[in-house]
Amino acid sequence: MLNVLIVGASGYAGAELVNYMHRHRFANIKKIFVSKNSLDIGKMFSDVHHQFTDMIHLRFESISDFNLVDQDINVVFLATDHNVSHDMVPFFLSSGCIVFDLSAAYRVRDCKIYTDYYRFIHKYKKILEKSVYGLAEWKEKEIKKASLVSVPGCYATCVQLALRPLVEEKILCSQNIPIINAISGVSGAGRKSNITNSFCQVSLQPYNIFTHRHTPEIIEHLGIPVIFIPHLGAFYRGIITTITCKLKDNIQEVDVYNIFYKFYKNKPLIRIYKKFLPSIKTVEKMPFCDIGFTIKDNYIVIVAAEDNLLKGAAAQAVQCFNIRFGFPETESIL
Ligand SMILES: NC(=O)C1=CN([C@@H]2O[C@H](COP(=O)(O)OP(=O)(O)OC[C@H]3O[C@@H](n4cnc5c(N)ncnc54)[C@H](OP(=O)(O)O)[C@@H]3O)[C@@H](O)[C@H]2O)C=CC1
Ligand SMILES: CC(=O)N[C@@H](CCC(=O)OP(=O)(O)O)C(=O)O
Repeated sequence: MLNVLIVGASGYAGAELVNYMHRHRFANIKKIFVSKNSLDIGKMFSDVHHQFTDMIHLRFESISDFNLVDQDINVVFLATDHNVSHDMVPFFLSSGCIVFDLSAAYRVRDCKIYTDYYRFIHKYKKILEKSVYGLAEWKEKEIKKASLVSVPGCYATCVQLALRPLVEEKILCSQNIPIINAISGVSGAGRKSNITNSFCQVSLQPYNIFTHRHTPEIIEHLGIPVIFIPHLGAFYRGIITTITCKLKDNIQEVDVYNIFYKFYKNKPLIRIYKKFLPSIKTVEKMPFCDIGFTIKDNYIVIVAAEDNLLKGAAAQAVQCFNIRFGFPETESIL
């Protein structure tokens, strides 16, 4: 049995993590934390997340009151903003914990991305170099040995799972950059509201074209240029992406299907659609990334969908935890 802490448990991603880890057969949640100024200190988990009433009996504590000494903690999940994770990761690593960070703080190697896109100077380059990018289906070997797993961003997960098989098999025409349109529900912005993601303000609008921080994350890890166009939609959870690419000559539908099958046939959280195309409805509150595609005249449009809080965050974090410790990959997830 592994003893686990979850920091940021009152947030949207943190709540999903608590749910998974609470029902995990080989994990024991020792504490759930919020910040020292949080209004939720002392409240029951289910007082904040009512859907867990009579299911989960844990109380929020302030992270600043915590003393790690003699607590026998094996694992820490950080479901906190990247600034918070940036500062906390070194402490937990030096205390011997295995850390799963859901933020972007240790996702990319190129420090310039942090100054240009996140507006902070990364102070821990050595840790950054050792951090393992937890795109679970593709990084199993590295995750098994990791001290720090940096769980990919929600959009970045969906996009890479859809494109990576085609990149690996070199069937994309290198002259044409993939164009990615993605729509996220409002929960992608977290529980703390502000005017731009307040539900009544959101209709369906693109934002951060060319400048979204998942653009460099995708490019660094996928290894090809992309144009990424995120949109905010007036729904609670889920991401759907449509990705338009040009294929090399003479690639048929069956070839693409076989490529997806080759990479994902033993991957329980990826579902490849043959007859239909994925939608938000097929993945909402489910831990899957669903992928479908259609081809005409050498152009392919890949459609991929996931729940941003699950495969895009908590489910992938727990999947990485399972891989890291040799538990069944979908323990507590499926
Ligand atoms: N939402 C999503 O779809 C996804 C989110 N992520 C990433 O996961 C992380 C969490 O996101 P999300 O759940 O949306 O965010 P939320 O804003 O919903 O939750 C953030 C959590 O962190 C807590 N927190 C804030 N500051 C501190 C601190 N100094 N110490 C301890 N706890 C703190 C908050 O509680 P309080 O403020 O009350 O202290 C809250 O529990 C982010 O890095 C995000 O980028 C990744 C993929 C998808
Ligand atoms: C709808 C919405 O606002 N989505 C967030 C991305 C989701 C996320 O949490 O990404 P990180 O894990 O990389 O922070 C955004 O566009 O910034």
